[in-house]
Amino acid sequence: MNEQVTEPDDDSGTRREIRVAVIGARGRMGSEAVRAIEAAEGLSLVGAYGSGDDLGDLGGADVAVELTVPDASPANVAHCVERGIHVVVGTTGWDDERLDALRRQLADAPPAGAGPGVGVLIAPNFAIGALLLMSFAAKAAPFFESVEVIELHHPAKVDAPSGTAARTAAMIGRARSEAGCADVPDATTHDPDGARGAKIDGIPVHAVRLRGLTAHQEVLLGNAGEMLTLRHDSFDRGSFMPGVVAAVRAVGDHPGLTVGLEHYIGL
Ligand SMILES: NC(=O)C1=CN([C@@H]2O[C@H](COP(=O)(O)OP(=O)(O)OC[C@H]3O[C@@H](n4cnc5c(N)ncnc54)[C@H](O)[C@@H]3O)[C@@H](O)[C@H]2O)C=CC1
Ligand SMILES: O=C(O)C1=N[C@H](C(=O)O)C[C@H](O)C1
Repeated sequence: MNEQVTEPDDDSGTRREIRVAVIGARGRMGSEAVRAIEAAEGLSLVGAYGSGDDLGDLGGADVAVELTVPDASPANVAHCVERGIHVVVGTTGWDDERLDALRRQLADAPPAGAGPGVGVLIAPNFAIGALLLMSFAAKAAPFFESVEVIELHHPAKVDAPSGTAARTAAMIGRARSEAGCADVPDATTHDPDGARGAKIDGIPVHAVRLRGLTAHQEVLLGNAGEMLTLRHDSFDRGSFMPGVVAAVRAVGDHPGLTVGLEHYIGL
């Protein structure tokens, strides 16, 4: 996670700092990201933008970190891509339709500086433990009849289910389908209020909002007579920052669209 990727400034091999702008800089994650970037070796904060600010050329940033709200994120990312600025996106709510539109824009995007092309990372979760949980869940899911995802967050969160839960369910669903698993057994025929949760790729996903929580997720896997529980807790937003910094350092080396920080760190 600590590998540093900076671009050579000149033929002497000197490495210049990566100029970084944060969009959503006054939010819970954005303010933490501002501090993490200011403290990170090889990164220099050149812009911090909040709601209503004109992004302009983002202060000449090489990389923008986008941490806003689902409704604002696609336009912010498009603004960066149009200007050849790489983007690390932590904002959730990127469904298939939004991802497809971004892929189309990237295919027509100008090259980023002297690099091979603009890179955009959509990272539903930056915490290493959450990435491992998703990977473990996908690995375990074909071995169990029943699988359900429960995400638990602070009550100020605007989207449900969480981006992490949606991605976890999608990864589980894909692993089960590739393994030829049967549907998750469920005899429910009467559920007028949606008590069985959202179904994402056939996997029930439940969202809890509770004062005192930060960001937590469980994956419950059941067979006759046994249950495996996988759980991850982010107690503090500091847990996301090593991933944010690693992503900023690596995004310029990954042209095009990448979904999931795990693809940058060899998970
Ligand atoms: N990928 C990850 O590991 C994590 C992702 N998140 C996601 O990050 C996003 C932000 O979360 P929080 O910081 O908790 O929310 P927040 O509500 O504290 O912050 C969002 C900020 O974005 C600002 N904003 C809204 N529209 C904007 C626009 N058009 N341009 C610039 N700024 C704008 C708001 O004024 C606010 O300051 C959410 O989508 C959340 O799900 C949160 C934690 C970890
Ligand atoms: O809003 C949050 O807080 C979080 N959002 C992300 C998500 O929706 O998955 C990541 C983490 O769960 C915290």
